[in-house]
Amino acid sequence: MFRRPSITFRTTAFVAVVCLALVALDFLNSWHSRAVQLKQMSVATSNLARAMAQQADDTIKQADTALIGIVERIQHDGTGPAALDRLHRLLAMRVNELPQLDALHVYDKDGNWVVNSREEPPQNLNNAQREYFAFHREHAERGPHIGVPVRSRTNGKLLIPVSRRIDNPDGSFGGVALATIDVEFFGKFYDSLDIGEAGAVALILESGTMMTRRPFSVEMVGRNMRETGLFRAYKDQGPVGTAEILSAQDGITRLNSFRRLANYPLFAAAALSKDEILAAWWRETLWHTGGVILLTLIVGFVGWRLVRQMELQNRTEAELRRARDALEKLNKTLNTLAMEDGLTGLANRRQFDVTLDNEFSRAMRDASTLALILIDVDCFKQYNDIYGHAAGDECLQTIGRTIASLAARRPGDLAARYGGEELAVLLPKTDVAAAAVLAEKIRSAVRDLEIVHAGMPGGFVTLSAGVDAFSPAETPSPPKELIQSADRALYAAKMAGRNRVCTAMRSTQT
Ligand SMILES: Nc1nc2c(ncn2[C@@H]2O[C@H](COP(=O)(O)OP(=O)(O)OP(=O)(O)O)[C@@H](O)[C@H]2O)c(=O)[nH]1
Repeated sequence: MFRRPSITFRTTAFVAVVCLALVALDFLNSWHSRAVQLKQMSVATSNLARAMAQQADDTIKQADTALIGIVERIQHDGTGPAALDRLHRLLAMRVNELPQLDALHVYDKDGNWVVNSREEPPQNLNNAQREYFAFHREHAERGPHIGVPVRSRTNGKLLIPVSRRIDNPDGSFGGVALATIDVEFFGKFYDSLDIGEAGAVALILESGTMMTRRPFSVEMVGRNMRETGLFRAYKDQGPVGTAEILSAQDGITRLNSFRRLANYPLFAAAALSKDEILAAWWRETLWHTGGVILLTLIVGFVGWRLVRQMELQNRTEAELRRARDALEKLNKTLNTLAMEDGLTGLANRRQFDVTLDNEFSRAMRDASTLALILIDVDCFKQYNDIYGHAAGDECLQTIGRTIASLAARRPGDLAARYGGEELAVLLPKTDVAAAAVLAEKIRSAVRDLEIVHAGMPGGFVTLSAGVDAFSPAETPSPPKELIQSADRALYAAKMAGRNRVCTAMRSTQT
Protein backbone atom coordinates (compact mmCIF):
# COMPACT_ATOMS: atom_id res chain seq x y z
CA MET A 1 0.00 0.00 0.00
CA PHE A 2 1.22 3.46 -0.84
CA ARG A 3 2.35 5.32 2.26
CA ARG A 4 2.34 9.07 2.03
CA PRO A 5 5.93 10.28 2.58
CA SER A 6 6.59 12.31 5.71
CA ILE A 7 6.41 16.11 5.63
CA THR A 8 10.17 16.36 6.30
CA PHE A 9 10.89 14.05 3.38
CA ARG A 10 8.59 16.06 1.14
CA THR A 11 10.13 19.35 2.29
CA THR A 12 13.65 18.00 1.72
CA ALA A 13 12.63 16.78 -1.74
CA PHE A 14 11.04 20.15 -2.51
CA VAL A 15 14.15 22.10 -1.46
CA ALA A 16 16.35 19.70 -3.46
CA VAL A 17 14.12 20.12 -6.53
CA VAL A 18 14.20 23.93 -6.18
CA CYS A 19 18.03 23.89 -5.89
CA LEU A 20 18.39 21.54 -8.86
CA ALA A 21 15.94 23.61 -10.91
CA LEU A 22 17.93 26.77 -10.15
CA VAL A 23 21.19 25.15 -11.27
CA ALA A 24 19.60 23.50 -14.32
CA LEU A 25 17.91 26.74 -15.41
CA ASP A 26 21.18 28.64 -15.05
CA PHE A 27 23.02 25.97 -17.02
CA LEU A 28 20.44 26.01 -19.83
CA ASN A 29 20.42 29.80 -19.87
CA SER A 30 24.23 29.94 -20.05
CA TRP A 31 24.34 27.32 -22.76
CA HIS A 32 21.77 29.24 -24.76
CA SER A 33 23.73 32.52 -24.36
CA ARG A 34 26.86 30.72 -25.51
CA ALA A 35 25.09 29.44 -28.64
CA VAL A 36 23.74 32.95 -29.32
CA GLN A 37 27.20 34.46 -28.86
CA LEU A 38 28.76 31.94 -31.27
CA LYS A 39 25.96 32.52 -33.77
CA GLN A 40 26.45 36.28 -33.62
CA MET A 41 30.18 35.88 -34.11
CA SER A 42 29.59 33.53 -37.01
CA VAL A 43 27.50 36.26 -38.63
CA ALA A 44 30.24 38.81 -37.84
CA THR A 45 33.02 36.70 -39.41
CA SER A 46 30.78 36.00 -42.36
CA ASN A 47 30.28 39.76 -42.85
CA LEU A 48 34.02 40.31 -42.54
CA ALA A 49 34.71 37.69 -45.21
CA ARG A 50 32.08 39.33 -47.42
CA ALA A 51 33.69 42.79 -46.99
CA MET A 52 37.16 41.38 -47.69
CA ALA A 53 35.98 39.51 -50.79
CA GLN A 54 34.27 42.65 -52.04
CA GLN A 55 37.35 44.80 -51.41
CA ALA A 56 39.68 42.28 -53.13
CA ASP A 57 37.29 41.92 -56.04
CA ASP A 58 37.06 45.71 -56.49
CA THR A 59 40.82 46.14 -56.16
CA ILE A 60 41.62 43.51 -58.77
CA LYS A 61 38.74 44.61 -61.01
CA GLN A 62 40.14 48.14 -61.22
CA ALA A 63 43.61 46.83 -62.11
CA ASP A 64 42.11 44.41 -64.61
CA THR A 65 40.04 47.17 -66.25
CA ALA A 66 43.23 49.13 -66.74
CA LEU A 67 44.81 46.04 -68.36
CA ILE A 68 41.88 45.60 -70.76
CA GLY A 69 42.43 49.18 -71.97
CA ILE A 70 46.17 48.62 -72.39
CA VAL A 71 45.75 45.37 -74.36
CA GLU A 72 43.12 46.94 -76.57
CA ARG A 73 45.32 49.96 -77.27
CA ILE A 74 48.43 47.91 -78.16
CA GLN A 75 46.45 45.62 -80.41
CA HIS A 76 44.92 48.67 -82.11
CA ASP A 77 47.76 51.18 -82.15
CA GLY A 78 50.73 48.80 -82.34
CA THR A 79 54.02 49.40 -80.58
CA GLY A 80 55.50 52.20 -82.64
CA PRO A 81 57.47 54.92 -80.75
CA ALA A 82 54.60 57.42 -80.84
CA ALA A 83 52.07 54.83 -79.68
CA LEU A 84 54.37 53.69 -76.90
CA ASP A 85 54.90 57.26 -75.76
CA ARG A 86 51.16 57.81 -75.49
CA LEU A 87 50.80 54.48 -73.75
CA HIS A 88 53.49 55.36 -71.23
CA ARG A 89 51.61 58.49 -70.26
CA LEU A 90 48.37 56.52 -69.98
CA LEU A 91 50.02 53.91 -67.73
CA ALA A 92 51.50 56.57 -65.46
CA MET A 93 48.11 58.26 -65.24
CA ARG A 94 46.36 54.99 -64.35
CA VAL A 95 48.89 54.20 -61.59
CA ASN A 96 48.34 57.66 -60.16
CA GLU A 97 44.59 57.12 -60.16
CA LEU A 98 44.63 53.67 -58.57
CA PRO A 99 46.38 53.61 -55.17
CA GLN A 100 46.51 49.77 -55.09
CA LEU A 101 48.74 49.68 -58.17
CA ASP A 102 52.49 49.52 -57.80
CA ALA A 103 53.03 49.68 -61.55
CA LEU A 104 51.68 48.74 -64.98
CA HIS A 105 53.94 46.92 -67.47
CA VAL A 106 53.91 45.65 -71.00
CA TYR A 107 56.25 42.84 -72.11
CA ASP A 108 56.88 41.54 -75.62
CA LYS A 109 56.61 37.87 -76.56
CA ASP A 110 60.11 37.20 -75.23
CA GLY A 111 59.48 38.80 -71.85
CA ASN A 112 61.41 42.01 -72.60
CA TRP A 113 60.19 45.33 -71.35
CA VAL A 114 58.19 47.29 -73.92
CA VAL A 115 56.70 50.07 -71.79
CA ASN A 116 55.69 50.67 -68.16
CA SER A 117 54.27 53.29 -65.89
CA ARG A 118 57.56 54.32 -64.25
CA GLU A 119 59.38 57.50 -65.16
CA GLU A 120 62.76 55.85 -65.49
CA PRO A 121 62.34 52.20 -66.26
CA PRO A 122 65.24 49.79 -65.63
CA GLN A 123 66.91 48.70 -68.84
CA ASN A 124 67.39 45.12 -70.07
CA LEU A 125 64.68 43.74 -67.81
CA ASN A 126 63.34 40.37 -68.90
CA ASN A 127 60.39 38.74 -67.15
CA ALA A 128 60.12 35.60 -69.30
CA GLN A 129 60.75 33.42 -66.23
CA ARG A 130 57.89 34.80 -64.21
CA GLU A 131 55.00 32.46 -63.61
CA TYR A 132 52.37 34.78 -65.12
CA PHE A 133 54.43 35.26 -68.30
CA ALA A 134 54.85 31.51 -68.80
CA PHE A 135 51.12 31.07 -68.14
CA HIS A 136 50.06 33.46 -70.92
CA ARG A 137 52.65 32.14 -73.32
CA GLU A 138 51.22 28.66 -72.88
CA HIS A 139 47.53 29.51 -72.60
CA ALA A 140 45.58 31.18 -75.39
CA GLU A 141 42.78 32.41 -73.10
CA ARG A 142 42.45 36.18 -73.07
CA GLY A 143 40.96 36.47 -69.59
CA PRO A 144 42.76 37.88 -66.55
CA HIS A 145 45.32 35.82 -64.65
CA ILE A 146 46.11 36.31 -60.98
CA GLY A 147 49.65 35.09 -60.40
CA VAL A 148 51.48 34.01 -57.28
CA PRO A 149 52.97 36.95 -55.33
CA VAL A 150 56.41 38.09 -56.49
CA ARG A 151 59.04 40.38 -55.07
CA SER A 152 59.71 43.39 -57.26
CA ARG A 153 63.18 43.52 -58.68
CA THR A 154 62.83 47.27 -59.00
CA ASN A 155 61.74 48.33 -55.50
CA GLY A 156 61.78 45.09 -53.53
CA LYS A 157 58.05 45.21 -52.67
CA LEU A 158 55.85 42.15 -52.47
CA LEU A 159 53.40 42.34 -55.35
CA ILE A 160 50.38 40.48 -56.60
CA PRO A 161 50.55 40.24 -60.41
CA VAL A 162 47.34 40.62 -62.43
CA SER A 163 47.99 40.06 -66.11
CA ARG A 164 46.41 39.64 -69.53
CA ARG A 165 47.74 38.12 -72.73
CA ILE A 166 48.44 40.31 -75.77
CA ASP A 167 47.79 38.62 -79.09
CA ASN A 168 49.46 39.42 -82.40
CA PRO A 169 47.03 40.12 -85.26
CA ASP A 170 47.40 36.48 -86.35
CA GLY A 171 46.38 35.26 -82.86
CA SER A 172 49.90 34.18 -81.87
CA PHE A 173 51.38 35.15 -78.51
CA GLY A 174 52.47 38.80 -78.66
CA GLY A 175 53.31 39.58 -75.05
CA VAL A 176 51.81 40.31 -71.62
CA ALA A 177 50.19 43.34 -69.99
CA LEU A 178 50.84 43.32 -66.25
CA ALA A 179 49.42 45.24 -63.31
CA THR A 180 51.16 44.74 -59.97
CA ILE A 181 49.15 45.29 -56.79
CA ASP A 182 51.07 46.16 -53.64
CA VAL A 183 50.47 43.47 -51.01
CA GLU A 184 50.69 46.25 -48.44
CA PHE A 185 47.51 47.76 -49.90
CA PHE A 186 45.57 44.77 -48.60
CA GLY A 187 47.55 44.89 -45.34
CA LYS A 188 46.33 48.44 -44.64
CA PHE A 189 42.74 47.41 -45.16
CA TYR A 190 43.11 44.28 -43.06
CA ASP A 191 44.71 46.30 -40.25
CA SER A 192 41.54 48.42 -40.11
CA LEU A 193 39.38 45.36 -39.36
CA ASP A 194 38.44 44.63 -35.75
CA ILE A 195 39.39 40.97 -35.31
CA GLY A 196 40.72 41.00 -31.76
CA GLU A 197 44.17 39.92 -30.59
CA ALA A 198 44.04 36.37 -31.90
CA GLY A 199 41.86 36.89 -34.97
CA ALA A 200 43.18 36.29 -38.50
CA VAL A 201 42.23 37.17 -42.08
CA ALA A 202 43.67 35.91 -45.34
CA LEU A 203 43.36 36.17 -49.10
CA ILE A 204 44.08 32.88 -50.82
CA LEU A 205 44.22 31.74 -54.41
CA GLU A 206 41.81 28.94 -55.24
CA SER A 207 44.85 26.92 -56.33
CA GLY A 208 45.95 27.09 -52.65
CA THR A 209 48.56 29.88 -52.67
CA MET A 210 48.47 32.39 -49.82
CA MET A 211 48.38 35.95 -51.22
CA THR A 212 48.49 37.86 -47.95
CA ARG A 213 47.20 37.67 -44.43
CA ARG A 214 46.93 39.33 -41.07
CA PRO A 215 48.91 38.83 -38.87
CA PHE A 216 51.35 39.49 -41.67
CA SER A 217 54.42 37.34 -42.16
CA VAL A 218 56.66 37.41 -45.21
CA GLU A 219 57.21 33.66 -45.04
CA MET A 220 53.48 33.04 -45.30
CA VAL A 221 53.08 35.00 -48.54
CA GLY A 222 53.14 32.57 -51.48
CA ARG A 223 52.91 29.52 -49.19
CA ASN A 224 50.91 26.51 -50.30
CA MET A 225 47.80 26.22 -48.10
CA ARG A 226 46.30 23.12 -49.66
CA GLU A 227 46.94 20.96 -46.61
CA THR A 228 45.40 23.34 -44.10
CA GLY A 229 42.01 22.82 -42.44
CA LEU A 230 40.84 26.15 -43.81
CA PHE A 231 41.54 25.20 -47.42
CA ARG A 232 39.92 21.80 -46.97
CA ALA A 233 36.83 23.42 -45.42
CA TYR A 234 36.64 25.82 -48.38
CA LYS A 235 36.91 22.94 -50.85
CA ASP A 236 34.24 20.95 -48.95
CA GLN A 237 31.72 23.73 -48.43
CA GLY A 238 31.96 25.62 -51.70
CA PRO A 239 32.12 29.35 -52.31
CA VAL A 240 30.66 30.41 -48.96
CA GLY A 241 30.97 28.70 -45.59
CA THR A 242 31.88 28.65 -41.96
CA ALA A 243 34.10 26.27 -40.01
CA GLU A 244 35.58 25.94 -36.53
CA ILE A 245 39.24 25.08 -37.00
CA LEU A 246 42.07 24.36 -34.58
CA SER A 247 45.18 26.05 -35.91
CA ALA A 248 48.15 23.71 -36.21
CA GLN A 249 50.47 26.72 -36.02
CA ASP A 250 49.43 28.46 -32.82
CA GLY A 251 47.00 25.92 -31.29
CA ILE A 252 44.16 28.47 -31.26
CA THR A 253 40.64 27.38 -32.20
CA ARG A 254 39.03 29.91 -34.51
CA LEU A 255 35.63 30.42 -35.99
CA ASN A 256 36.37 30.83 -39.76
CA SER A 257 34.17 32.23 -42.49
CA PHE A 258 35.23 32.23 -46.11
CA ARG A 259 33.84 33.58 -49.36
CA ARG A 260 34.99 33.34 -52.98
CA LEU A 261 35.52 36.56 -54.91
CA ALA A 262 32.70 37.19 -57.35
CA ASN A 263 34.94 37.57 -60.42
CA TYR A 264 38.33 36.08 -59.65
CA PRO A 265 39.62 32.67 -58.48
CA LEU A 266 40.46 33.69 -54.94
CA PHE A 267 38.70 33.46 -51.63
CA ALA A 268 38.81 35.68 -48.55
CA ALA A 269 38.80 34.14 -45.08
CA ALA A 270 38.10 35.84 -41.74
CA ALA A 271 38.57 34.12 -38.40
CA LEU A 272 37.95 35.11 -34.77
CA SER A 273 39.45 33.30 -31.82
CA LYS A 274 36.82 31.21 -30.05
CA ASP A 275 38.33 32.09 -26.65
CA GLU A 276 38.06 35.79 -27.44
CA ILE A 277 34.52 35.38 -28.74
CA LEU A 278 33.50 33.64 -25.54
CA ALA A 279 35.56 35.77 -23.14
CA ALA A 280 32.66 38.13 -22.37
CA TRP A 281 30.29 35.18 -22.11
CA TRP A 282 32.65 33.47 -19.66
CA ARG A 283 32.84 36.60 -17.50
CA GLU A 284 29.07 36.97 -17.47
CA THR A 285 28.57 33.23 -16.87
CA LEU A 286 31.01 33.20 -13.97
CA TRP A 287 29.19 36.12 -12.38
CA HIS A 288 25.69 34.74 -12.59
CA THR A 289 26.78 31.17 -11.91
CA GLY A 290 28.43 32.49 -8.75
CA GLY A 291 25.17 34.26 -7.92
CA VAL A 292 23.11 31.13 -8.58
CA ILE A 293 25.46 28.98 -6.49
CA LEU A 294 25.15 31.49 -3.65
CA LEU A 295 21.36 31.54 -4.02
CA THR A 296 21.28 27.73 -4.12
CA LEU A 297 23.39 27.58 -0.97
CA ILE A 298 21.07 30.04 0.77
CA VAL A 299 17.94 28.12 -0.33
CA GLY A 300 19.61 24.84 0.68
CA PHE A 301 20.65 26.27 4.06
CA VAL A 302 17.21 27.75 4.77
CA GLY A 303 15.61 24.47 3.64
CA TRP A 304 17.95 22.50 5.89
CA ARG A 305 17.09 24.74 8.84
CA LEU A 306 13.39 24.38 8.02
CA VAL A 307 13.63 20.59 7.85
CA ARG A 308 15.55 20.50 11.14
CA GLN A 309 12.95 22.77 12.69
CA MET A 310 10.22 20.44 11.48
CA GLU A 311 12.03 17.37 12.78
CA LEU A 312 12.45 19.10 16.11
CA GLN A 313 8.78 20.04 16.13
CA ASN A 314 7.80 16.48 15.17
CA ARG A 315 9.96 15.11 17.97
CA THR A 316 8.49 17.59 20.44
CA GLU A 317 4.97 16.73 19.30
CA ALA A 318 5.68 12.99 19.63
CA GLU A 319 7.07 13.56 23.12
CA LEU A 320 4.05 15.67 24.01
CA ARG A 321 1.76 12.92 22.70
CA ARG A 322 3.63 10.33 24.74
CA ALA A 323 3.46 12.55 27.81
CA ARG A 324 -0.27 13.13 27.23
CA ASP A 325 -0.90 9.38 26.83
CA ALA A 326 1.07 8.67 30.00
CA LEU A 327 -0.85 11.39 31.78
CA GLU A 328 -4.18 10.02 30.57
CA LYS A 329 -3.17 6.55 31.71
CA LEU A 330 -2.09 7.92 35.06
CA ASN A 331 -5.30 9.87 35.30
CA LYS A 332 -7.29 6.74 34.60
CA THR A 333 -5.35 4.88 37.25
CA LEU A 334 -5.86 7.73 39.68
CA ASN A 335 -9.54 7.82 38.83
CA THR A 336 -9.78 4.11 39.40
CA LEU A 337 -7.81 4.45 42.58
CA ALA A 338 -10.05 7.28 43.64
CA MET A 339 -13.17 5.23 42.99
CA GLU A 340 -11.93 1.79 43.99
CA ASP A 341 -11.26 0.21 47.32
CA GLY A 342 -7.63 -0.79 47.52
CA LEU A 343 -8.15 -3.95 49.54
CA THR A 344 -11.19 -5.64 48.00
CA GLY A 345 -11.18 -4.14 44.52
CA LEU A 346 -14.87 -3.19 45.03
CA ALA A 347 -16.10 0.38 44.63
CA ASN A 348 -15.06 2.58 47.54
CA ARG A 349 -17.27 4.67 49.73
CA ARG A 350 -16.91 7.73 47.55
CA GLN A 351 -18.13 5.93 44.45
CA PHE A 352 -20.89 4.34 46.48
CA ASP A 353 -22.12 7.75 47.66
CA VAL A 354 -22.03 9.24 44.15
CA THR A 355 -23.75 6.19 42.63
CA LEU A 356 -26.38 6.15 45.35
CA ASP A 357 -27.25 9.79 44.61
CA ASN A 358 -27.34 9.15 40.85
CA GLU A 359 -29.42 6.01 41.11
CA PHE A 360 -31.70 7.67 43.60
CA SER A 361 -32.39 10.47 41.12
CA ARG A 362 -32.88 7.99 38.31
CA ALA A 363 -35.28 5.91 40.39
CA MET A 364 -37.17 9.09 41.13
CA ARG A 365 -37.40 9.92 37.41
CA ASP A 366 -38.27 6.35 36.39
CA ALA A 367 -40.57 5.79 39.36
CA SER A 368 -38.59 2.58 39.91
CA THR A 369 -37.48 0.86 43.08
CA LEU A 370 -33.93 1.12 44.42
CA ALA A 371 -32.71 -1.62 46.76
CA LEU A 372 -29.75 -1.69 49.10
CA ILE A 373 -28.07 -4.62 50.87
CA LEU A 374 -25.80 -3.74 53.77
CA ILE A 375 -23.49 -6.60 54.73
CA ASP A 376 -21.37 -7.00 57.88
CA VAL A 377 -18.88 -9.78 58.60
CA ASP A 378 -19.87 -11.44 61.85
CA CYS A 379 -17.49 -11.18 64.82
CA PHE A 380 -14.75 -9.89 62.64
CA LYS A 381 -12.93 -8.25 65.53
CA GLN A 382 -12.54 -11.68 66.96
CA TYR A 383 -11.29 -13.01 63.65
CA ASN A 384 -8.60 -10.38 63.60
CA ASP A 385 -7.75 -11.14 67.14
CA ILE A 386 -7.43 -14.84 66.48
CA TYR A 387 -5.79 -14.87 63.05
CA GLY A 388 -4.19 -11.50 62.86
CA HIS A 389 -4.95 -8.40 60.82
CA ALA A 390 -3.30 -9.72 57.63
CA ALA A 391 -5.52 -12.80 57.67
CA GLY A 392 -8.47 -10.46 58.29
CA ASP A 393 -7.50 -8.51 55.14
CA GLU A 394 -7.30 -11.72 53.15
CA CYS A 395 -10.70 -12.77 54.45
CA LEU A 396 -12.21 -9.45 53.42
CA GLN A 397 -10.68 -9.82 49.94
CA THR A 398 -12.20 -13.28 49.52
CA ILE A 399 -15.61 -12.04 50.65
CA GLY A 400 -15.25 -9.04 48.26
CA ARG A 401 -14.54 -11.35 45.30
CA THR A 402 -17.55 -13.52 46.22
CA ILE A 403 -19.90 -10.53 46.43
CA ALA A 404 -18.55 -9.12 43.15
CA SER A 405 -19.20 -12.45 41.42
CA LEU A 406 -22.80 -12.66 42.63
CA ALA A 407 -23.88 -9.07 42.70
CA ALA A 408 -23.12 -6.44 40.08
CA ARG A 409 -24.55 -8.66 37.32
CA ARG A 410 -26.57 -5.85 35.71
CA PRO A 411 -24.99 -2.60 34.50
CA GLY A 412 -26.49 -0.46 37.25
CA ASP A 413 -25.59 -2.79 40.15
CA LEU A 414 -22.75 -1.71 42.39
CA ALA A 415 -20.88 -3.68 45.05
CA ALA A 416 -18.92 -1.45 47.41
CA ARG A 417 -16.92 -1.47 50.58
CA TYR A 418 -19.01 0.73 52.77
CA GLY A 419 -16.43 1.00 55.53
CA GLY A 420 -14.32 -1.34 57.68
CA GLU A 421 -15.72 -4.83 57.40
CA GLU A 422 -19.04 -3.45 56.19
CA LEU A 423 -20.01 -3.99 52.53
CA ALA A 424 -22.93 -2.75 50.43
CA VAL A 425 -24.71 -3.75 47.25
CA LEU A 426 -26.81 -1.16 45.45
CA LEU A 427 -29.44 -2.62 43.12
CA PRO A 428 -31.44 -0.24 40.88
CA LYS A 429 -34.87 -1.31 39.62
CA THR A 430 -34.98 -4.06 42.25
CA ASP A 431 -37.63 -4.60 44.89
CA VAL A 432 -36.94 -5.68 48.44
CA ALA A 433 -37.84 -9.31 47.83
CA ALA A 434 -35.39 -9.69 44.91
CA ALA A 435 -32.73 -7.86 46.92
CA ALA A 436 -33.32 -10.19 49.86
CA VAL A 437 -32.90 -13.21 47.57
CA LEU A 438 -29.54 -11.89 46.37
CA ALA A 439 -28.50 -11.06 49.95
CA GLU A 440 -29.31 -14.55 50.95
CA LYS A 441 -27.25 -15.90 48.02
CA ILE A 442 -24.29 -13.88 49.16
CA ARG A 443 -24.65 -14.90 52.77
CA SER A 444 -24.88 -18.56 51.88
CA ALA A 445 -22.01 -18.38 49.35
CA VAL A 446 -19.69 -16.88 51.99
CA ARG A 447 -20.75 -19.45 54.50
CA ASP A 448 -20.05 -22.16 51.95
CA LEU A 449 -16.52 -20.86 51.55
CA GLU A 450 -15.95 -22.38 54.97
CA ILE A 451 -13.37 -19.85 56.06
CA VAL A 452 -12.44 -21.15 59.46
CA HIS A 453 -13.41 -18.86 62.32
CA ALA A 454 -12.83 -20.49 65.68
CA GLY A 455 -14.80 -17.73 67.37
CA MET A 456 -18.04 -18.56 65.56
CA PRO A 457 -20.52 -21.15 66.75
CA GLY A 458 -20.51 -22.82 63.30
CA GLY A 459 -16.71 -22.61 63.11
CA PHE A 460 -16.76 -20.61 59.84
CA VAL A 461 -16.92 -17.00 58.77
CA THR A 462 -20.50 -15.78 58.23
CA LEU A 463 -22.26 -12.59 57.20
CA SER A 464 -25.28 -10.68 58.36
CA ALA A 465 -27.20 -8.50 55.89
CA GLY A 466 -29.87 -5.85 56.12
CA VAL A 467 -32.00 -5.20 53.06
CA ASP A 468 -34.35 -2.44 52.14
CA ALA A 469 -35.82 -0.99 48.98
CA PHE A 470 -38.19 1.80 48.15
CA SER A 471 -39.41 3.93 45.32
CA PRO A 472 -38.31 7.56 45.87
CA ALA A 473 -41.12 8.73 43.58
CA GLU A 474 -43.72 7.18 45.86
CA THR A 475 -42.01 7.83 49.21
CA PRO A 476 -40.18 11.14 48.99
CA SER A 477 -37.20 10.85 51.33
CA PRO A 478 -33.42 11.45 51.06
CA PRO A 479 -31.04 8.62 50.09
CA LYS A 480 -29.67 8.39 53.62
CA GLU A 481 -33.08 7.08 54.68
CA LEU A 482 -32.44 3.98 52.55
CA ILE A 483 -29.05 3.49 54.23
CA GLN A 484 -30.51 3.99 57.65
CA SER A 485 -33.37 1.52 57.11
CA ALA A 486 -30.97 -1.07 55.59
CA ASP A 487 -28.66 -0.49 58.55
CA ARG A 488 -31.56 -1.00 60.91
CA ALA A 489 -32.33 -4.25 59.15
CA LEU A 490 -28.66 -5.24 59.49
CA TYR A 491 -28.73 -4.40 63.15
CA ALA A 492 -31.86 -6.53 63.45
CA ALA A 493 -30.00 -9.41 61.79
CA LYS A 494 -27.14 -9.04 64.28
CA MET A 495 -29.55 -8.89 67.14
CA ALA A 496 -31.32 -11.93 65.85
CA GLY A 497 -28.11 -13.96 66.15
CA ARG A 498 -26.07 -13.07 63.08
CA ASN A 499 -25.52 -15.15 59.89
CA ARG A 500 -28.84 -14.02 58.47
CA VAL A 501 -30.57 -11.57 56.19
CA CYS A 502 -33.18 -9.13 57.47
CA THR A 503 -35.35 -6.84 55.42
CA ALA A 504 -36.37 -3.50 56.76
CA MET A 505 -39.83 -4.70 57.70
CA ARG A 506 -39.29 -8.32 58.39
CA SER A 507 -36.41 -10.71 58.78
CA THR A 508 -35.65 -14.17 57.38
CA GLN A 509 -33.52 -16.68 59.14
CA THR A 510 -31.60 -19.55 57.66
N1 LIG B 1 -8.28 -7.02 59.03
C1 LIG B 1 -9.10 -5.99 58.91
N2 LIG B 1 -9.93 -5.70 59.88
C2 LIG B 1 -10.77 -4.67 59.71
C3 LIG B 1 -10.80 -3.88 58.61
N3 LIG B 1 -11.75 -2.91 58.73
C4 LIG B 1 -12.33 -3.13 59.95
N4 LIG B 1 -11.73 -4.17 60.55
C5 LIG B 1 -11.99 -4.73 61.83
O1 LIG B 1 -13.28 -5.24 61.88
C6 LIG B 1 -13.69 -5.23 63.28
C7 LIG B 1 -15.12 -4.86 63.40
O2 LIG B 1 -15.47 -5.12 64.70
P1 LIG B 1 -16.85 -4.71 65.32
O3 LIG B 1 -17.41 -3.47 64.62
O4 LIG B 1 -16.64 -4.60 66.74
O5 LIG B 1 -17.82 -5.87 64.98
P2 LIG B 1 -17.68 -7.42 64.94
O6 LIG B 1 -16.46 -7.87 65.66
O7 LIG B 1 -17.65 -7.81 63.50
O8 LIG B 1 -18.90 -7.89 65.61
P3 LIG B 1 -20.33 -7.87 65.00
O9 LIG B 1 -20.37 -6.89 63.89
O10 LIG B 1 -21.21 -7.48 66.12
O11 LIG B 1 -20.57 -9.24 64.55
C8 LIG B 1 -12.76 -4.27 63.99
O12 LIG B 1 -11.94 -4.98 64.89
C9 LIG B 1 -11.91 -3.66 62.90
O13 LIG B 1 -10.59 -3.43 63.28
C10 LIG B 1 -9.87 -4.20 57.58
O14 LIG B 1 -9.77 -3.56 56.55
N5 LIG B 1 -9.06 -5.26 57.77
